[in-house]
Amino acid sequence: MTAPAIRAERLFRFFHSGDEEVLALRGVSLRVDAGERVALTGPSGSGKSTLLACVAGLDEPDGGSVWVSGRRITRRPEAARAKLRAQHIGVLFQSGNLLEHLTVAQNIRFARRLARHPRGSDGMTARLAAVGLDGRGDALPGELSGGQVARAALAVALANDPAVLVADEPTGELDEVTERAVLGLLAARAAAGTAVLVASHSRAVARAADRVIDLRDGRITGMEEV
Ligand SMILES: Nc1ncnc2c1ncn2[C@@H]1O[C@H](COP(=O)(O)OP(=O)(O)OP(=O)(O)O)[C@@H](O)[C@H]1O
Repeated sequence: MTAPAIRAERLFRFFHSGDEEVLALRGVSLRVDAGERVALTGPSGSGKSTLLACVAGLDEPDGGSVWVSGRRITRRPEAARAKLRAQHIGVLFQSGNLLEHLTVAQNIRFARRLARHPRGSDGMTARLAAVGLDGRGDALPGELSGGQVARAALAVALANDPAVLVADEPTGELDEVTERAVLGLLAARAAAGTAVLVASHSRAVARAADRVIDLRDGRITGMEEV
């Protein structure tokens, strides 16, 4: 049996602010298979971003483990997590993943280099076309519209041809048309075998998913096939 693309077992994450302890994740387990699109829903503060950060190895849970493509990413030094992330995970967070002083094409190449993909044929034309940015490879992020920035960020997240794509509100600031375009890109990527885990408040994102996982107060309260 092949390992699930994402496997998280009993994740716990606590934060302290002053005397208060916030239980952001309270024993969350999930699996996402290759080619599956899973939407992570739940009210603000329910733990969605914390869960995605633990899955992507950007944060260390206080308890539990995460495996990506069968490789454990938790309880490893930051450098080892970064290496696993660069090679196997596409990350699309609200803070953005574009370096402002690099063009769109340079941003994509930089992400590929971090993943140690061989130089040379990087399929740049196809990569830009896939996100509807044909001919905009030489543009700096500051020269793009909001919707184009979102699609460029997605192209960067996919630059390493990841087994797993983790996205936090990827359509948060987009109009409906651009949101549909981004969801179409995620669907195409899933059809090519990538496991897609997306946290979102958008109904359109949940509707487009194969499965919805609902978080409340750091616990999974519901899972449904769409
Ligand atoms: N670095 C941190 N320090 C302290 N508390 C934190 C930290 N990160 C998250 N939290 C707390 O953990 C809980 C879960 O936050 P998280 O950002 O994961 O929720 P979310 O579901 O993604 O919310 P939103 O939908 O608003 O993005 C919240 O109570 C939040 O305040």
